[in-house]
Amino acid sequence: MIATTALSKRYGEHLALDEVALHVPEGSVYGLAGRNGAGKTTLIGILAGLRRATSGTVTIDAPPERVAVLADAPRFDPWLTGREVVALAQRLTDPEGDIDGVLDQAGLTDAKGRRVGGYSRGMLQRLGVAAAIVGRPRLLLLDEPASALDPQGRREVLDLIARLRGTATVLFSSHILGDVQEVCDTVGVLDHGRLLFQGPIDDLLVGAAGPRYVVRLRGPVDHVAHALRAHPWVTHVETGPEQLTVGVTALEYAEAELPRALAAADALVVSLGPEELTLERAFLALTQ
Ligand SMILES: Nc1ncnc2c1ncn2[C@@H]1O[C@H](COP(=O)(O)OP(=O)(O)OP(=O)(O)O)[C@@H](O)[C@H]1O
Repeated sequence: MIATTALSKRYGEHLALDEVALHVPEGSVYGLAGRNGAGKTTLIGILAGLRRATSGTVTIDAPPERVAVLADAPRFDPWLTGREVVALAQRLTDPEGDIDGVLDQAGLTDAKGRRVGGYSRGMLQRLGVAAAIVGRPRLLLLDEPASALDPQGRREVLDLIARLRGTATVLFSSHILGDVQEVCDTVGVLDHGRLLFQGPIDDLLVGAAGPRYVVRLRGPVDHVAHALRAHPWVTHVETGPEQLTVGVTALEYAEAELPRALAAADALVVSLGPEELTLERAFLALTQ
């Protein structure tokens, strides 16, 4: 749906995007993850036609009128009702668009007759999504749609994005990696303007981070950590209070060898299991 080649953007001396080759598959929910200042807003701005690239190309497999964009903090005239906001967007994009249907999808049926000046930030964000999807876009670009919201508001917006799967290709940016992990099937990791990883989220979780086991112990852990480090299949050991995190070259090794190695080190094992793979850890492994 989106392909860029060697896309770069300079602000004076500052290189905000460095030869980015983005590939967003048709029908995907693509999460653009990156710290503040990584270049996410710049990239979305260029894709949306709101900013000009310094060099490189952008190909979008949808006509401009079928591409919808939502800024991170959408603003609406406060005296309009939610329904009027969406009706205006519908009139400008697609007269066939289902105003009440998208308001319902956004969970705003009860509030649609109220003036938006009284809406919470989460409701405004959902109203922004409703106004963006009423024109039945094929591509939806969302810049940090949930990052500024409280947990309840974030939950509502993430659920709404998840429900869009199958109706449009969605690209959304976030510095909250848990949100990306939860909603996206494909991820791009942007760091200092460079796309460090892009592909299925599972590939990133397993590939970048490597398998690790968490061992909870009773009593001192240092001598156990020391003994484990001597094994060739152990890549690293982190120690915590009554806990070890053991990096291994392959899970098969951990399953076959770790219990034996712990017993040999006279460890008092409370529990043992694979560490939950989080995008947060994969991201840190990739960007450190
Ligand atoms: N108009 C501009 N003029 C000069 N520098 C800019 C401009 N816009 C962005 N930058 C710089 O380019 C870099 C990328 O900014 P951008 O806003 O794209 O990042 P971001 O990942 O969206 O960050 P955030 O999460 O904070 O919004 C930053 O270092 C920023 O300071």
